[in-house]
Amino acid sequence: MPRPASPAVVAPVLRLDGLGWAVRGVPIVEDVSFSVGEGEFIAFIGPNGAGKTSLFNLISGICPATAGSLELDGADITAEPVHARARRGLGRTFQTSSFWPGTTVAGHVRLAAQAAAGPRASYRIWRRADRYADRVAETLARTELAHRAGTPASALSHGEKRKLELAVLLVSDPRLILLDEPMAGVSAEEVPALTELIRSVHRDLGRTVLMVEHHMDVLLGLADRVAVMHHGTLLALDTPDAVMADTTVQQAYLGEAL
Ligand SMILES: Nc1ncnc2c1ncn2[C@@H]1O[C@H](COP(=O)(O)OP(=O)(O)OP(=O)(O)O)[C@@H](O)[C@H]1O
Repeated sequence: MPRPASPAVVAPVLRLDGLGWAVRGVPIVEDVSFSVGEGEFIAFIGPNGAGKTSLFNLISGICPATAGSLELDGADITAEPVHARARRGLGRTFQTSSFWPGTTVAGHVRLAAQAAAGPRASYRIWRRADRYADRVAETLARTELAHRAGTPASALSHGEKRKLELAVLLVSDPRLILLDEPMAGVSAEEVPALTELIRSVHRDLGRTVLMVEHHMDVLLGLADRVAVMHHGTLLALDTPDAVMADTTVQQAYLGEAL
């Protein structure tokens, strides 16, 4: 009897084929190919400057691919701009938080809900503000920010700012989520709660997640597979155990010649 194929092979949500990005002829990301199955969680690791953020920029459309192609749900999105990819359900966070300091937590999430509803909805932005109240409240509850709804973003801790980033992302209901170093700047005490939140987004909401993260203890408990970037290329993509045991990966981290 034939073995059932893995979801990553049968119905990839995302498929990269020889994807690359060069700046003035200098390759930053080179020949990256892999598929992501529905509901999968892949963590990206690699030394500083390995190309992890650049790869996320390519996937989200911030950087134009100079080689290869990219498919989302079977559609070629290689030439699509950021907003078109967002409409298809692709959302991302960034390494550095950026908020309007005086705008409240609920205000940020409501604006994101309105922006996700499209330009016509945004036009009626203030008149229809209450239209998104339920969705905003639900999202704040899920991200454990309900008690901070009226707090200006500038008054949040680093961990709460990371939660707000997730709230802003989740309110637009993305199916494929890219998290770029969600623990960056977060205090050690706040890491476990944030890790649990990311786990619930993946497991309970069933979202497909790609995450750049340096904290090995965080990603090992979350990721189905670990991708290792090195000098702009994909060095390894396998289960966490297999990647940790890979001597090539160990050498890349120790900075030894490959
Ligand atoms: N717009 C750009 N123009 C030229 N070089 C760039 C540009 N963006 C990134 N780079 C270079 O590409 C390389 C990869 O950067 P990238 O930020 O993707 O790495 P990273 O793996 O995310 O690093 P880190 O872990 O430090 O965030 C670096 O050498 C960086 O200086």
